[in-house]
This record gives sequence, C-alpha cells and structure tokens, in this order.
Amino acid sequence: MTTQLWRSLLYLPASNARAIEKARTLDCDVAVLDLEDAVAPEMKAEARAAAVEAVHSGGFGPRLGVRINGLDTEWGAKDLKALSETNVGLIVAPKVESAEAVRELNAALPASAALIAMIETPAALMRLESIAGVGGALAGLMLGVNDLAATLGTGPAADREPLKPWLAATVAAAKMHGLIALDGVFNRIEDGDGLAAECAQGRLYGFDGKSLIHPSQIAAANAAFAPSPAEVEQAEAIVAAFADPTADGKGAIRVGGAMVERLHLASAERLLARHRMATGG
Ligand SMILES: CC(C)(COP(=O)(O)OP(=O)(O)OC[C@H]1O[C@@H](n2cnc3c(N)ncnc32)[C@H](O)[C@@H]1OP(=O)(O)O)[C@@H](O)C(=O)NCCC(=O)NCCSC(=O)C[C@H](O)C(=O)O
Ligand SMILES: [Mg+2]
Repeated sequence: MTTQLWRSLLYLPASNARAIEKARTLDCDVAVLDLEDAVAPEMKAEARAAAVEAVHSGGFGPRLGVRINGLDTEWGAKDLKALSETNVGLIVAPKVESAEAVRELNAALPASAALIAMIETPAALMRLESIAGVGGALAGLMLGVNDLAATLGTGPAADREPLKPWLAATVAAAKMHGLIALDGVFNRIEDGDGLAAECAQGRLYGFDGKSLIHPSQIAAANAAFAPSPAEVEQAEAIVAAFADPTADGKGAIRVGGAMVERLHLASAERLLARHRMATGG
C-alpha cells in the first residue's frame, strides 16, 4: 500500500449515481464512496447497495474505497457485511477512537481490504500512537477536519492555526508505524488559492496526500503532493553523488553546497520512486 500514490483521495456520496459515474473518469489516486456523513439516514440502504454494485462493476481509473458508517451505529456492521462479498480494496473507517476499535475493524474487514482509520475526535488525538500501532490491515490515518473542528470547538482560522499540533501529531503517529498520513478536506470549492495553500501546508507537515470533496480539487492535490522538478533534480544529484566511487566508505558528503548523509540518500530514492509512479516512468 505504501508503494502506491495517495496524493488525492476524492470522496463522493455513494447515493449519487452521477458522481459514481464521473469518478470512473477522474484522475484522483483514490475514489472513496461515502456511506457515512454524505448520505442521509433514509438513504443508507440504497447507498450501500449502490456501493456494492459499483465495486462489483469496477471500471474506475482511480483505486476504489468505501467509507463505512461507524461500527457503533446501526449501519456499520451491515456495511461491512455487504462489502465482504466484494473485492473492495480499501475501507475507510470514520471516527476511530481507540486501538480496540481498529482491532475490531481488522477482524471484520473484507479479506481484500486495507484500512484507513479516520482521526476526527479529541479521544482519537489522545490515543494516536496506540491507534497507529495496531497493525493488521491498517494502512493509514486520515484526518477528518470538519468533525475535529466541531468536537474540539475550534473557530475558523487562517492557516489552520488551532489544528497545527494535530496535523503534526497525526503525521508523526502514522510515520512511526510506517503508515500513510492523509490530510483533511478543504470545504471551499471555489477557493482555488486557499486549496493550493492548504495542500502546500499539508505537504510541508509531511502528509502523503489530501482528502477532497470535488473533482475541481484533484489537480491541485496531485501537483502539491508530487515531487517538484527541483526536488527531483536534487534527489537525482544525491543518488548520483553516492554512486560515485569517491563516496565509498563515507556517511556524509557534499552535494550542491550542502552536507548530505545516507539518510538523505534513502529519502531521495523514495522521492524518485514516487516521481516515477506519478509520471508513469
Ligand atoms: C459538495 C458537493 C455537494 C457539490 O455538489 P454540486 O454543487 O452539485 O457539484 P457540481 O455541480 O460543481 O459538480 C460538477 C460535476 O462534478 C460532479 N461531482 C461533484 N462532486 C463530485 C464528487 N465528489 N465526486 C465525483 N463527481 C462529483 C457532479 O456530478 C457534476 O458532474 P457533471 O454532471 O458531469 O457535470 C459535491 O461535490 C459532493 O457531494 N462532494 C462530496 C461530499 C462528500 O462525500 N462528503 C463526505 C466527505 S467530507 C468529510 O466529511 C470528511 C471528514 O469526515 C470530516 O469530518 O472532515
Ligand atoms: Mg467526519
């Protein structure tokens, strides 16, 4: 899972047939059919059936996942049961609050599925490390910033000031356990500059990609979470410098006027692998 691209993860309501059709044609890395907050209670059964049908029919360019309802709701277990008869590759679980909840999900997941646990409440923030450490099918953590802002009681703020500690903590917990870290959504569909700034901020904090709500947001996330030309050039220089016989037996060398160590070589190799995936190279 970590060798795949996660730059852009687009949610769409599983109850929206037109959006499902459209998602088959989009350039996001992952499309997630939502059964949770984007679906009204009276539409849950219909949306579940539509999600199962979409997984069976396939035809998606992006990888396909489904966000189930919480297992503490009347719908969650039914969602998992219906999906267990499919080959769905990814389950997104909302409002995960404990390691025990991840273990419960691991035990009930379709055999084919990886798991993304959403971090959306103060309880989850206080238990990040234990949630991230469960293992099994757990492939990543994803912030739910709408629920997080609501449950923390934070106000709207430029630059997501009140959430910054939690951005950093979520990335740290994920990376400690080799998981993917995905940033939360940006609600203002028309605000392209705001989206670009928030994608750049997420990248700076170490996220691997961003969750999205509208097709118009995909290009910005794909661009922000792909290595830039300057980063690729720098990575290639580091790889070349360490491949040179003069670097044999050395842990630290000079590249482009700066010290680089073998940890930078490993980072450069990972970045170039992501670049090759993003460019199909
Ligand atoms: C937000 C929307 C309700 C806006 O809908 P609308 O105004 O109808 O969109 P447009 O008219 O601009 O749509 C243009 C075309 O694009 C298609 N479309 C729109 N959104 C999507 C989508 N998400 N995926 C695929 N296709 C989409 C439309 O069908 C139009 O197509 P065409 O007919 O060809 O012109 C809507 O965008 C939407 O529903 N977005 C997703 C909402 C969602 O899933 N929310 C749940 C996750 S967000 C969240 O809560 C995260 C977390 O839990 C937290 O707490 O933060
Ligand atoms: Mg949420």
